[in-house]
Amino acid sequence: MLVQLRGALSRGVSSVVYRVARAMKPQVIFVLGGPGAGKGTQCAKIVETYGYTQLSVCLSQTYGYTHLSAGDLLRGERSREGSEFGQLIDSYIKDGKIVPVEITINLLRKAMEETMQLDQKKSRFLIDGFPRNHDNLRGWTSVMEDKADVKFVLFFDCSDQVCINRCLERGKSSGRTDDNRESLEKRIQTYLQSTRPIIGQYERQGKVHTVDASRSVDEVFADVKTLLDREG
Ligand SMILES: Nc1ncnc2c1ncn2[C@@H]1O[C@H](COP(=O)(O)OP(=O)(O)OP(=O)(O)O)[C@@H](O)[C@H]1O
Ligand SMILES: Nc1ccn([C@@H]2O[C@H](COP(=O)(O)O)[C@@H](O)[C@H]2O)c(=O)n1
Repeated sequence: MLVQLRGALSRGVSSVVYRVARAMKPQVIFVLGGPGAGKGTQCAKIVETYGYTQLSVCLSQTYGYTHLSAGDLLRGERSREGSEFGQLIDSYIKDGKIVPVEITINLLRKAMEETMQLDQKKSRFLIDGFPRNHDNLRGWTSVMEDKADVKFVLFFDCSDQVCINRCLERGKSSGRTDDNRESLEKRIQTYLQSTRPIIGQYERQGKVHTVDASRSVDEVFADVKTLLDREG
């Protein structure tokens, strides 16, 4: 009797531990769209708006998002002294090609782990510019699938011409090696050939929320906010 009671108790405890562990899994929103669609701009507005407010009614659960841009992480690695991948990343970025996922996924995993080590409550992530192709998706599945829950894809949709105009305008001051006509043509091709099919794949799973990104920053954000408030 005592043995049965102990067994039931330990099963109960382990199921609670399992549920808590699951509940603490990082929650991820993938943010996708063409080059210059406004992914970074909108992510910054999400972070600014939702911040890290302590909601006491929610057991002090932190409500907010951490923005991780795959492109920014790659640019950071490119300029890190002693990086063995610096040159490779540099040439892939100039050519608008997608860097092998083994590099990108490690940067993302490390950034997520470091964020959560500093503050366990920072467990909601906006992962911007990833997954960009089948290789990216394969890397996510093999390294991160059981470590994080992908809630949905936030897709900023606008025409190629709008994307190109915004990047060329940004190129006047960004200092980015890929905000020029030659790189942009390649980036748009990569987007159409490699990234759109990934968005399509998530669409077929009913996991894509599309926002018309051709409007003003505030109009786009109004839709984003409605969506995030609804999706919780
Ligand atoms: N809705 C908008 N209307 C007009 N300009 C915008 C809008 N959103 C962003 N921009 C401007 O367009 C440029 C590209 O925006 P942003 O960097 O957010 O795009 P992105 O999708 O993150 O680009 P990339 O993938 O190339 O890094 C920036 O100069 C930004 O200020
Ligand atoms: N998953 C990714 C994301 C980006 N890149 C490379 O970085 C370039 C710039 O990315 P942005 O998101 O800042 O526009 C992109 O064109 C790729 O060369 C990548 O390889 N993989």
